[in-house]
Amino acid sequence: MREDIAKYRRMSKIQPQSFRDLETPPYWAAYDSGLELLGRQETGLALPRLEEALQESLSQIESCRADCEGPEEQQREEEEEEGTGSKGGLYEAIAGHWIRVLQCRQRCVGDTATRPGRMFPVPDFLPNQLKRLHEAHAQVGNLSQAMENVLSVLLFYPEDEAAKEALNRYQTQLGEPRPGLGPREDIRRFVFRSLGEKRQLYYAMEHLGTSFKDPDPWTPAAFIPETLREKLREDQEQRSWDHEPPQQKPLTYWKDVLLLEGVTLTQDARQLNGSERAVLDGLLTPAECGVLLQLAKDAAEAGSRSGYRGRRSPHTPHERFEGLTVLKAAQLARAGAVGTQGAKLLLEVSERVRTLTQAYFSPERPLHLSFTHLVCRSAIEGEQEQRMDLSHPVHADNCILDPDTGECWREPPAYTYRDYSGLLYLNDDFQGGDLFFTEPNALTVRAQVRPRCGRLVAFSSGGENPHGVWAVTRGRRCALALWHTWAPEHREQEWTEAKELLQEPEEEEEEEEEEEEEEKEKQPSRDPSPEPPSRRLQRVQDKSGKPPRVREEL
Ligand SMILES: O=C(O)CCC(=O)C(=O)O
Ligand SMILES: [Fe+2]
Repeated sequence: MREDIAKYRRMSKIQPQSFRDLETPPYWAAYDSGLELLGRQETGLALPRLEEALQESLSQIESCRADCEGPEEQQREEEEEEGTGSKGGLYEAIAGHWIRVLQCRQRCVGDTATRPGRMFPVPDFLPNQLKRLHEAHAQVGNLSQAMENVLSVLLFYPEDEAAKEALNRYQTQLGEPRPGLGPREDIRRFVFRSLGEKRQLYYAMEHLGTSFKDPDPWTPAAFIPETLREKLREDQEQRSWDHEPPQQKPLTYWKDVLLLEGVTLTQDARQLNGSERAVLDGLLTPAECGVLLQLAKDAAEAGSRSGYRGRRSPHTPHERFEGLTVLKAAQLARAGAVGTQGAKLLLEVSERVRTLTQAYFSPERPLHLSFTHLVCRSAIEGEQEQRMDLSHPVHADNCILDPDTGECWREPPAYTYRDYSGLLYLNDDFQGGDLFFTEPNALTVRAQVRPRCGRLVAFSSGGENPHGVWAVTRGRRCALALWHTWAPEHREQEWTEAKELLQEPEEEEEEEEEEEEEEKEKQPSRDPSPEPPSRRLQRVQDKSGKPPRVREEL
């Protein structure tokens, strides 16, 4: 059915308005158009649609909950009258009734988050909507609303680092404290009520032996009785090993899973005329692209201050080329030359890409990041006339391509351990620079992809995916290039080092604060002036005992 509809849509004389969707509830329409407008960076227009989607999702949940005492429950009562239900006294019947009502109410979030005709709910439907809302509000300068929404995210995930950082940012931008600002009332009520129900359901599970499958990943561990925690964990592990045979998931499955955080599958291998390749959109919000672009810019400036000028590209004399590794980003952040937020986001995003790439191409076998590189290519002005070459000549990522025979030799100097490649684009405000896939002859173009913020092109790194980049003839094109490997020994060490480096300041600050507290207690008259940042940095380098190591790789 879905395929037929897609076929009709492609027919030349059919207009989009010829389709009238009688099934999709309006909140899905608002949700999709909100996401689409965000993708087109039309944040002002997206906001009312996103707000509508959230409010309508909440009312849908309400009406679903109201039905919980309706026909389903009546049917149960009839069965019991006929003697087909469970036996027991009045109290058991009351408890049974109430537990069934609560179980049904808890299912409403999942039901609401499941598109018509689909099998799986969009995970974390409400928190993700709130996340998009706070970012969008902040982007257009509605700081109070940004605060209310981010505070609402924190009701679901009080320890969410990104939300906590955003909250601090908004608070600083707002200036004086606004005592009246709190989480949204609708969300506060929702979370409070849901937690109350979960508490009762877990109690019944522990003491009355009833079952409850918690639909939410955000339920605090403290709500789950200790005696059940171990069992639930075991059940989960058993489920994935014993009962889920490896199988090819249908496209609709991916549509749902990838909709997590607004990710959509835009083109699959068939649409890209190849075997293992895909284009996914929505991996980054415009705000996140901005942070990573700023990181690339600050790192390049820091480089030029220390004598490193964006060098000529190794692939063409008509472009400049700047590359930043995760470790270099972390070191620059520690030295205060780039923002910590950008360096942390670089790590977080690379992990996001890895998770998706593994889920999509290699669900049965773990993939590891083997190299992560933030790369910008800039056209050199005045050198673009009659330019004939490419920004990146046609190649395959893990073998040496021989266009004459169409063979690809998986041997050094190729990076033979690379199994999957990912290019996550950050911008589109440049000329040229499209990625293209060719036949093994390196000449016949089979598919072409225009970079844009948050778009990931993922593909297997072998000879089945020869690719290149058209000349960048104006502006600066930035992308995060990532390679994944099945071989754990080729896992990117620098990723872990960067992570540690970025974590240390926080831990140190805590330690220092504790030390300071102790000191203060001993000598109350101590000079309160803060310690210069250089000392802190020095200590960390001493601790690791290693000189900073920077790797350059293409
Ligand atoms: O930036 C791109 O789109 C492609 C780059 C590439 O193919 C590579 O670095 O191997
Ligand atoms: Fe490549």
